[in-house]
Amino acid sequence: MTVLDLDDVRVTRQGRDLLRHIDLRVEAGEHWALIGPNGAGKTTMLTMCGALGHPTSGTVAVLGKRLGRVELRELRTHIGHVDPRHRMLGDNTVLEVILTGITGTSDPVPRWEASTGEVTTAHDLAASVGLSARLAAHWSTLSQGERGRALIARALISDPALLLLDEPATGLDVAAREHLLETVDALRVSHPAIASVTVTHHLEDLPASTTHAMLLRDGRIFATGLADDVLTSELVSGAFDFPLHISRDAGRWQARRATAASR
Ligand SMILES: Nc1ncnc2c1ncn2[C@@H]1O[C@H](COP(=O)(O)OP(=O)(O)OP(=O)(O)O)[C@@H](O)[C@H]1O
Repeated sequence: MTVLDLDDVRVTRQGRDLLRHIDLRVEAGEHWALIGPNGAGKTTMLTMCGALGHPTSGTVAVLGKRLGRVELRELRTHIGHVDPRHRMLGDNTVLEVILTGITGTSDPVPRWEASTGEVTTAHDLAASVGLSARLAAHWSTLSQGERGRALIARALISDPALLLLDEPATGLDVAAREHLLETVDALRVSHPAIASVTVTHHLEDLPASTTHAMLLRDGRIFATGLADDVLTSELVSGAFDFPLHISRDAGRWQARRATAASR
């Protein structure tokens, strides 16, 4: 099943093309990485994938439903968006934050109460991301890594077909990053049909379960396809306009400056 279908998408803001000629087809069970230098258009593209905005031209379809022909709010109920810049008004608990994934709001909705089944699901998801012991903890007391994992549980509670992760490892120490990536990798087993798109600047932050990759440069596709075909030294160096040596070990990628010996 096609989860995401972008066809010749162009996004223009203030007379400037932020994205041009973007085609992307994401099937169920695929895990895409969206990589490119600062300002390449990654967040703008994730905005389209998340049904948070319309393209200037071209078409975006999520689960076969085209943006512009279906209500964005309805479309968003099928999308789990993990954004480290997630803001909320109150100092909510982990359980409350996870449950806001059902209402699609930043904070608990007054007078809305989760059903017993929904609370059980929230507990199960908290356990799956290693947060069982922190369900009553308030957001302000959580570490950056715990917040990232709480947001993944929040995104999963609506049983989305598509998970969008915007630089999920930003600000995490190495142990927290590894824990987070293990959580994302575990989704392959617990949610085999889910598709994901992860935006990152750092190849080291990609989960081993990444199947496909797109390199963006100056708002255009520089390369796209199977991760092993795209995340090569030649193509990544071209996208970043910098000589890089890319290696993959035990499923994980590493990038470092290319030297005469590594070329
Ligand atoms: N609303 C807007 N109006 C005008 N320009 C914008 C707008 N939003 C983003 N831009 C510009 O579009 C370009 C792409 O931005 P975008 O945030 O998508 O890039 P990015 O690849 O996510 O960058 P980064 O890695 O720095 O987060 C940038 O040059 C940015 O300044």
